[in-house]
Amino acid sequence: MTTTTRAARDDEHDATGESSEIGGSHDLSTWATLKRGLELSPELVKGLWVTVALAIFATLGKVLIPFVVQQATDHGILAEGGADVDFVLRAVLLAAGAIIFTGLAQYVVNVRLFKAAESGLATLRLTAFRHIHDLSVLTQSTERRGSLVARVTNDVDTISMFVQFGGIMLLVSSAQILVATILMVFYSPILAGVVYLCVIPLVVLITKFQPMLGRAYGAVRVRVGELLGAVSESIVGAVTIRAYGVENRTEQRIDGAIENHRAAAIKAQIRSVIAFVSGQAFGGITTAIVLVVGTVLAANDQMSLGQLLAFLFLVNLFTQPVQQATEIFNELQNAVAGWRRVIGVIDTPADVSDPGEAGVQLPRGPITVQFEDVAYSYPGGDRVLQDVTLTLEPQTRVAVVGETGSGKTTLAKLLTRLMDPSEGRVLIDGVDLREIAFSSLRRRIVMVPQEGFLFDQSLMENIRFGRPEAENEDIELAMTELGLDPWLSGLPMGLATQVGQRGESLSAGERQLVAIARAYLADPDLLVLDEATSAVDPATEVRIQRALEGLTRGRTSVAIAHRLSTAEAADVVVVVDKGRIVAVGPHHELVNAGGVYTRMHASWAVQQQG
Ligand SMILES: Nc1ncnc2c1ncn2[C@@H]1O[C@H](COP(=O)(O)OP(=O)(O)OP(=O)(O)O)[C@@H](O)[C@H]1O
Repeated sequence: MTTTTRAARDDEHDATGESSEIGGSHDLSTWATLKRGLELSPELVKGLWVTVALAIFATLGKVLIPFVVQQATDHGILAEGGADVDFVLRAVLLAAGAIIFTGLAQYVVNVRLFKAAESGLATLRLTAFRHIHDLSVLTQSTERRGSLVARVTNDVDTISMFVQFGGIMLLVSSAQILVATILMVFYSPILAGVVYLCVIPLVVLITKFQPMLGRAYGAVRVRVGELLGAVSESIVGAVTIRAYGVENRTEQRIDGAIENHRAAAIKAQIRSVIAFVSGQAFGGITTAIVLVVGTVLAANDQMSLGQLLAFLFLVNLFTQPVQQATEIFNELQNAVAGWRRVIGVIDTPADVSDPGEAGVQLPRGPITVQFEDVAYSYPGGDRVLQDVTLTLEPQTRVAVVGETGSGKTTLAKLLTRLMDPSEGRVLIDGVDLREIAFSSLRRRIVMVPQEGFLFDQSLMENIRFGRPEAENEDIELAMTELGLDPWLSGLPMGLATQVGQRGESLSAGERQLVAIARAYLADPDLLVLDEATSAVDPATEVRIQRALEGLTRGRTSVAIAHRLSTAEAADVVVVVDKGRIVAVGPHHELVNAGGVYTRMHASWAVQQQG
């Protein structure tokens, strides 16, 4: 592989520009990383010895050429009593046959390595991907999500590159060096010694050069990250940039990033070329020295002409892989870095773990919710919830209200077990959430987020996410029960309408309707609703309210209410203030009690009038 392709791949690898690490695995040594990496992908080493044996056999084909040259020269061309053409022909035919066999072996080696690499890395991707789903939303939050995606894609790709190409080169090169050495020693131990003496300066050079090259490519990756950051920000923020007329500033930033990337890439390429040229020069110098020493040996009858010719071929076979060592080490370095990042994900303990088979399976039916002395603090942060003790009776409609940042969403995340409390317990029907099997928990509790995620499929398929085994008729019935038929008939293709990426071809209100329908189809016993804040047109608003009526009827529901009209309609209002529950009761009791709720409601009422 050329240095250019490697550089291009390096760029691609860091296309995410991510630098943060999850877990502590970035401290792992190279050996520990390789060991853990191979443990996680056992397919990589399964049957490796067969591949190694085949690689050695395949290399014999290459070594055969110098051997045949020597035999043909010494016993054919220079045969006593004149050139023996028959002998040369036989030797060549034999060699051709052997080369076909060894070529086949080479093919098998490549196929075996590709298969092992792909299976091993598929296992690694799966393990990492599954584990990401076990990590709580907290670990996956905000900027880390992008880097998590990179770890199951780009980082695994760097490993794949090494295992497939670097791995093959490493195997073939080692076998080539080994077999060439044996034959060189067989022909002339003195010349073999000369070749090994010549290797020493190159090895020293490679060891010195390698870290420099690594740093240079590292710098390119940083620049690529900056460049992508600048470009993506300018695209995502295009509207704001245009609105404030700051195109110039954005362009300057991108121009600067492109220039920095260009300079870093050229620097790295020049270092690569120096490494490559040094390797070539080493090959040439070694051949020259061998030629001089060999001629002296041949003149003293310590070597035949055929042996000297064969030796020159062998020197080439020997120096070629040594020259490639820099490249192989680069591949290895990249792969180890990739492995480290993937292992970082896999070895991050899941903070919300599924009790699995041993977990409690709760029977269906109305749900009672209890919070017992619950406190919560985000890692490294202060308490955002404390002393939360609360009982919610079955089939009540609860509205949680509070100022922004008071802890409402945190409360909802604890109730749906997206996170576990730092202190205290959350119970449903008297059972600690931590003891309930995920399968049972997810059937009984459903959260309707502010912006439910929509997949690039039809409306029907998006709603089916609520209950994957649901028939089309169930979905149609659900829509009718929620009063959504008039809306559907207004859409170009009804339930078959495609929603576009992330539901971009639907309005914000329509996306909420899909989220509601999805939850209705799931038919949970406890609903946790994060009320959307986005304003929608009055007709859609009425539709949403009606659908929500249908969704919450007969279930226990907890809504994080941003509109106090929701609180007015609820059976119970829970008022959260600075992480504590300060009032619980129906709207009519709280609204005149003179507390936080009274103030909130008064200012909301003024806003409504305005
Ligand atoms: N992932 C997080 N990491 C650290 N702190 C967080 C995180 N999420 C929320 N917080 C903090 O926890 C506190 C409570 O946040 P929460 O989102 O529960 O409030 P909220 O009442 O739902 O607010 P809003 O009405 O604005 O959605 C806030 O001070 C917030 O800054």
